[in-house]
Amino acid sequence: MSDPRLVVHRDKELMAQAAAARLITRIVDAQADRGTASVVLTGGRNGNGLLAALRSAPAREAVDWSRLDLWWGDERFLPEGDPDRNDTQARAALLDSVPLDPARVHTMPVAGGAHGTDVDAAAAAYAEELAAAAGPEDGAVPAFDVLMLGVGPDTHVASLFPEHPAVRETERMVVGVHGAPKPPPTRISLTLPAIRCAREVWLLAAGEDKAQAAAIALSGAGELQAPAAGARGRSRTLWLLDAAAAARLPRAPQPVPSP
Ligand SMILES: O=C1O[C@H](COP(=O)(O)O)[C@@H](O)[C@H](O)[C@H]1O
Repeated sequence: MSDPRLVVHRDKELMAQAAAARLITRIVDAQADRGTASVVLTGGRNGNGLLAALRSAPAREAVDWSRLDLWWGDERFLPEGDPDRNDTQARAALLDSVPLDPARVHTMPVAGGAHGTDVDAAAAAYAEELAAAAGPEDGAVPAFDVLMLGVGPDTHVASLFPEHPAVRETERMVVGVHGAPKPPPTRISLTLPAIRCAREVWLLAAGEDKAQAAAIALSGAGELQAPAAGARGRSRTLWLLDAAAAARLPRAPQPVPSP
């Protein structure tokens, strides 16, 4: 498991653009190495900001979108097309603008779909889909090339909230979340063991309201109290911050200078 490394950008716009450029490079490299790439998307403001920046980046043409698998780290368990679903927002920000293979866009189940309102059955079905995609050398989920996570002001990542049962999960890869403190209360989430199967985990935190969460998670807090602290990648754990979110870090790193 890798230790966190920090990159601080001047503001959230630059952070989104730089993270989008980084993601393009990572996908292109993975496709050159293995033929395909796999990325786990996050919901939230910073994740959607990155996707929108990617949509505007001319270098997006370098990606072979048909050889990219997309997964989600969490989802709000709402009907298909609901504007609060993470996949609805991701489609608007980027996915509807690029030539993806629909069979490789692995959205999490919808409420009122095959599993009705049973979020636990829906979570189990997503775990099965992940297991089916895992290679012989992977564990119960694929070794994602990049798994992105927005960091909530309370240090939650995916739908793993501080002290909540889902953050304590050590066996299952995907769980139904009941009674989340942030609406909607019913969600589906990858667990920390699933997140830790990723080659690279990128945590996105921009804005003043993320400063305390970043400081807590990066100051030795436990993962039960601060789930972001437990999100680590096998080869790399990268915190991508803007200066506002980095302002309360013990020794605030300097922003990357503009050219
Ligand atoms: O509800 C959620 O919140 C987090 C963080 O969102 P943000 O808007 O505070 O950046 C997000 O990462 C997660 O995917 C989402 O379901």
